[in-house]
Amino acid sequence: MTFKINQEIAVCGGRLLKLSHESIATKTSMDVNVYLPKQFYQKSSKIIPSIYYLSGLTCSPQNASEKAFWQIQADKYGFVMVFPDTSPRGEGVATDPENSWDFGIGAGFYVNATEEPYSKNYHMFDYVHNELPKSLSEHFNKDGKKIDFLDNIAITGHSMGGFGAISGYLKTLDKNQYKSCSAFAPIVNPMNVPWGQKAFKGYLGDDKSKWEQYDPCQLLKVVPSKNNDKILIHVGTNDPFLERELKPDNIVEASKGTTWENKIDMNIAEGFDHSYYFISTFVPMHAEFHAKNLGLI
Ligand SMILES: N[C@@H](CCC(=O)N[C@@H](CSC=O)C(=O)NCC(=O)O)C(=O)O
Repeated sequence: MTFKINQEIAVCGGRLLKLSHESIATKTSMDVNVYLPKQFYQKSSKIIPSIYYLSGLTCSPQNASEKAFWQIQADKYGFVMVFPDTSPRGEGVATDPENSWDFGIGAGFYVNATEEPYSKNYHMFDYVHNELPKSLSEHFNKDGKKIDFLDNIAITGHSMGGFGAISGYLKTLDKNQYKSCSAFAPIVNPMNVPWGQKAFKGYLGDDKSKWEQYDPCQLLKVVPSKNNDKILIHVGTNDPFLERELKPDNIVEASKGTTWENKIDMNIAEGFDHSYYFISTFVPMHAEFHAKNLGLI
């Protein structure tokens, strides 16, 4: 699968590539940003691991590329950053009938929709966890493997994307797809909050057993943790969505009595909100966490 380079921008010691490609999973053109750190441009035989960052509601690949400051950390430890889009877009792609920002375009929730009309294009789970890594690997490693997009990889995300990261990590843990998972202000229990209920009803229908297959609080009960797994989470006390949509206590409670007990590293950050000021503050801690798990330190 070939990628079109729409823009290449010098950032820190590396380059941010703004790419697009035709996706089989979503049947649309998808945008994705990839940051290649300074190590990519140095003549070294070391294969560079990748971190996937899933953005939140209303975001495109640009938000985190511009405001999270992952690039500094990518150069520090030597990892590639991948910033996928949050939904399919374009002519013919169904969206929220009321055009609200919490469902439809910009709000794909990283699930495979089974309900019409969303089932035509909204296959974000397959796209992010399967098609995109394979396509990136084929594209960037044509002349020999330089970047690992498939095996030595980690996942993180914010809000809806924090949900997508935890859910994707747990759902692929049997094949060890991701070496580590972290999240910023994630929606940890979508089945029990308005954003998640609207999305799951729209994309998956009324059958709650389908919802359970994506909800982190349910997945913890059926996906066994292995050895030293830990999920790192930060949430701010001034987050306007804290009580209604995020409910961080729910995942800590859900983990009790499961193999995940004491493995949810929940950090409640005094005074922080939901914005990229909050995210960029804690990106260095998440980068260090993933760098350790990717064998970079
Ligand atoms: N547009 C909305 C605000 C939506 C919002 O806060 N989006 C967050 C993610 S929320 C959960 O998934 C976000 O990351 N926004 C982009 C940004 O750059 O901050 C409104 O108008 O209230």
